[in-house]
Amino acid sequence: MSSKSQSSVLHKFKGVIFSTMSSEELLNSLDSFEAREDDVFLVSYPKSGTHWIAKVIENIPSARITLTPPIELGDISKFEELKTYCERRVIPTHLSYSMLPMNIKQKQCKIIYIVRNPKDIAVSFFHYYRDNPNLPSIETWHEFFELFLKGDVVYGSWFDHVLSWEEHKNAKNILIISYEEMKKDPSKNIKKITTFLGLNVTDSEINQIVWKTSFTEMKNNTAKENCDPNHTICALTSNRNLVFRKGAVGDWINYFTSKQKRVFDELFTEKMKHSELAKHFGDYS
Ligand SMILES: Nc1ncnc2c1ncn2[C@@H]1O[C@H](COP(=O)(O)OS(=O)(=O)O)[C@@H](OP(=O)(O)O)[C@H]1O
Repeated sequence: MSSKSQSSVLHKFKGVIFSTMSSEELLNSLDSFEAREDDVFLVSYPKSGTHWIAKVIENIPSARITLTPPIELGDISKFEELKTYCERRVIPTHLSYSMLPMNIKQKQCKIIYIVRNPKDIAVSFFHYYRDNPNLPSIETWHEFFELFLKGDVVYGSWFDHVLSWEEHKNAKNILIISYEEMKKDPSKNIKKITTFLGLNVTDSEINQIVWKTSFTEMKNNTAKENCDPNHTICALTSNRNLVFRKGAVGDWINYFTSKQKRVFDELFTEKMKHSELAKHFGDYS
């Protein structure tokens, strides 16, 4: 790690690393957030496909929703800002279950939890770290791999995050969407999302959504939509160019050495042995 030190851009809250873009005061006040019953929370570990699913929801013609910035991004004025949204709010967050504001759980708001193969997440996160001025400098994949393995990255360990949601996966107000299943059959998964949100959608509307939210289309439109720092769903940058990289399943194979694969698989087997969420990554290895 070089020029930008960990401590200049990161801090720890309840043992988990956060960017200084999430103020300690805001994190300390999460439980004072007032949810609305019709709020929808889009929850994920970073790099799991949040922008993709957000775009799907935005494109549902009958949705009448507003996508807000992440709940944990910014300072204490955040909750006042979130009150100004009149339409149904879709609120992204990378918080683990235990950190999610109490009121969201009490009101049983709808939650979409997005999962993705952690090896692909690690590679995506590496590029994001490397190019993001708001995160510590990372020189090499090997350096990042070690940090990811230990959970010494923003939002902490991928394992802890996914396992924190594991025991709530069958709750009626929680829908699990997987990046790999979206890739394989976007129409089917978009239908799952609309049904879960109680929204009607025709087959031709679904086809339109599939097209508008394809990786190529989203990447091409990035320049137009980019860089309104007041309206970003990225908790770690307002530069959307950093988000749309490759949009593929299995890119990890180009980065993991055979030793890294073995080490990661051993940890995965140990940590995820009782996890049913893991089955959503398809052919994990
Ligand atoms: N439409 C579409 N189709 C397929 N893949 C897509 C799409 N949109 C975003 N992506 C890929 O999702 C990765 C970014 O995840 P997030 O949006 O969760 O990132 S962030 O944590 O909110 O910054 C990142 O993955 P990688 O390409 O592997 O880096 C994006 O490219």
